[in-house]
Amino acid sequence: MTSSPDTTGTQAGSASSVEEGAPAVPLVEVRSASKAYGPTVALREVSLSVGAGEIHGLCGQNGAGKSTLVKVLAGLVQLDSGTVLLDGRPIELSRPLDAQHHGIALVDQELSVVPALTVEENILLGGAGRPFVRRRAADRARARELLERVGLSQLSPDARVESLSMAQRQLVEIARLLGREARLLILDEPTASLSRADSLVVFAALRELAARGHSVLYVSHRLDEVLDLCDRVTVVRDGARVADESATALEPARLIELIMGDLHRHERAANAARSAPDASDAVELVVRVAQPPRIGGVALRIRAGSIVGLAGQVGSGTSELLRALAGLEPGGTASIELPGGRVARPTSSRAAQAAGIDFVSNDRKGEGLFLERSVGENLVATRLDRISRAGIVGRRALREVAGRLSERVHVKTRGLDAGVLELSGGNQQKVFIGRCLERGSDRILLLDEPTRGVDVHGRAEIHDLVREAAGNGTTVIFASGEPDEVLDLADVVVCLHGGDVVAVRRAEEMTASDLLAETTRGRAAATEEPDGR
Ligand SMILES: Nc1ncnc2c1ncn2[C@@H]1O[C@H](COP(=O)(O)OP(=O)(O)OP(=O)(O)O)[C@@H](O)[C@H]1O
Repeated sequence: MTSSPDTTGTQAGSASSVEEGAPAVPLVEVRSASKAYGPTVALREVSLSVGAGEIHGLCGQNGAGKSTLVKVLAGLVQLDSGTVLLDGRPIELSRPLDAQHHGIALVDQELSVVPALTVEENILLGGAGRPFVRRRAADRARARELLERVGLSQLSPDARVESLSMAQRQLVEIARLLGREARLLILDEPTASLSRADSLVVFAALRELAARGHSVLYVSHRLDEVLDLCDRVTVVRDGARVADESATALEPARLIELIMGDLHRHERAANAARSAPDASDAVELVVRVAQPPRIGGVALRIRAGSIVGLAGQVGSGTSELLRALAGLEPGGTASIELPGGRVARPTSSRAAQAAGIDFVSNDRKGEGLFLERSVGENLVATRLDRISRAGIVGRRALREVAGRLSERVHVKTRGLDAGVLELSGGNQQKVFIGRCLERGSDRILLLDEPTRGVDVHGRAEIHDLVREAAGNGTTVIFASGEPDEVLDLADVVVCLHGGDVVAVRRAEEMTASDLLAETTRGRAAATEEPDGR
């Protein structure tokens, strides 16, 4: 492990020279950090230490305090008490610029690269101390050098960012931060919108950067990735640190136990307990979607009350298929032939809702939650007609329904009146899902990445709720980029590639590697469900 980033002489001073036998000074250390938001304690005397050249994982349930800790390091949130040290010396992080000066860089989930600009323009954008007059040759050389450091030496600096894959965009963002002398890179759920292949590209670049002495703080709910990538892992639970362990010695089951405490449950058991819908009383729906050029003609025969998992890499058309069914793809021709000969044509989101189709988007902030409203209001937002009399919504009825839903999805909140923006990301997702529950049977529930940003326990809970909805007659179609999630939750798996259905299989007949092979190979196959479905 090196102790000083190899940055061709551009780094600020570092803790490079460690005397033989003396303990290495961590690059960044947080000591006894505490932070409360009003009555909510987000951090309780948490400590964290990241060595130079170390990839350090940060894990914890939704609401455990990870983002708060990250925001402290990024200068976005101030501690109530505690210290942050860099190279063993206390530093002030009162604003984002302080973090930048100290070489601490947050790689944002919503990347700050500008799609319409070129790679070089993005990399050199807003760099501190840039001369006013552009020095073309020097800029070009600098851009190339930074691209090389993130494994993108083949990429033209003139390429527009909008033409790049998500992984390449993420790496361009990292190159930009390296250009600002970043020593600690903080990544918060970086693979949430990446395919597996893209994730591996980013991991390779991170390992290379660590080998050159940069440090990485890696926040993720994807525990296999954490164990695969990280050297050490810190686990926080209810705002307190419960572990700081070497990742190599850590078993997955032990990590889950550390994260969940006593709450740990085994999900596959829950799935096994759910009996698949009985073939004898099969009621079928036929789903047809054409949305050229992104989706060819898809025709699926689906048993009512079953759970259909759409699997595919980014760009395979899984999201577009769901959105077409939700009436959100203009010009799309989606139809659902319902039992009894009725045909639903979701030409708009209103038409979809009228036909009994609920949609949980993968963009909960942009398309789901009413961000300025409370948790309670968000939970009941789509059922106001059912709890109002003559157009007047009774406060008691509202609280009763919201309270029940909040309990069912186990939202961690100080109360129904709390603003939904106060919730951690995973808890916001639970509110979003909770809103689509208990809407009556014979409905169709569409979920795009239902557990994105949700911890293992919350994920199991959301899966249980989905199974329960299916058990009550709701037909569920969901998309997920995680093979394990598709196989855990679905009865039937539909694999898409390049906008076409390439395989339809029962989940119990598939392994994760079958699924990966189908979704990456893209070979032609039947489009109807297997025997009798
Ligand atoms: N701006 C805020 N106002 C009030 N409470 C907040 C605010 N931000 C976070 N909290 C609360 O602080 C606690 C820790 O939240 P934090 O976002 O750090 O959790 P997290 O571990 O990042 O969760 P997730 O995995 O869901 O993103 C939660 O109880 C959350 O509701």
